Amino acid sequence: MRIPFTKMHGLGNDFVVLDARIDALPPIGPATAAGISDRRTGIGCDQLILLQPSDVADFRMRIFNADGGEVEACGNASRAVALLHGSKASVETAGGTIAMEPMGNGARIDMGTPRFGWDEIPLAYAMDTLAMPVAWENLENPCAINVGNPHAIFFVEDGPSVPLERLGPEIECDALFPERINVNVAQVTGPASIDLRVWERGSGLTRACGTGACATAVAAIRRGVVSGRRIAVTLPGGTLDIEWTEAGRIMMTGPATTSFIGSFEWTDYA
Ligand SMILES: N[C@@H](CCC[C@H](N)C(=O)O)C(=O)O
Repeated sequence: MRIPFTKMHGLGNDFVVLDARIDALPPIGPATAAGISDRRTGIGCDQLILLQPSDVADFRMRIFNADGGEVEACGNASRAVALLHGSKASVETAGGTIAMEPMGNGARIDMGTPRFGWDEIPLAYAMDTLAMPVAWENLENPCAINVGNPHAIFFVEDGPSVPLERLGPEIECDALFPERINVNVAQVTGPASIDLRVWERGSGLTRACGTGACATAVAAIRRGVVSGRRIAVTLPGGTLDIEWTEAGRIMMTGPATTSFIGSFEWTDYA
């Protein structure tokens, strides 16, 4: 059985998008998602995106990390899917319903409202999530925020010097985070600008993480380390415009790109 796919990316965070909104696909579980995502034996991507019909929104977007785990949110894929869909849409995700609007060479996404409760991140036990009393070597006092998916944000003086390849997986899998965590290392570079590197839960170092940019902008505003509510967040793959509105919603604007389209032979990856 041949399956069509679209290969897309948002600032170099890349996706295989499978569209099952009209024609259903065989069930996709962790082994299939990991198999398709494998860069040597599959198509290769940071996240596999599956579009399906929805009862509560225009359509449903399911997100699988490269390790095969299904997760709640993906900011960069949201812009890519907005581009693919081509018009405004409400989209059901496991992290909540989001609103997409294609714009220029990308999209503007209403990512919803952030959550700050320790049990909403979730953490293993109660603590202040604005400046957590924990440290991993020189990475200390992160902010924890759930923007559909869980993020820890460390503000540092010198982002590039942080050994994120080594500390990222350690923090991601720490027992403090029962659902694991995305690890963000942020350096404030101006009153409304931040440089960001992200170790993504289930995918590792990526060129960009849209939800990481949203969580980091909100953390910076709450900590008072930036002025105003609109922040330019620059990741290795480029810059996103993040606004945390007075009404409490996170608006993300940035580019998305179709790399190529193709088809592959469905395999039993189990
Ligand atoms: N690349 C994404 C985030 C994908 C999910 C994340 N790795 C998780 O496990 O929560 C983005 O652009 O937000």
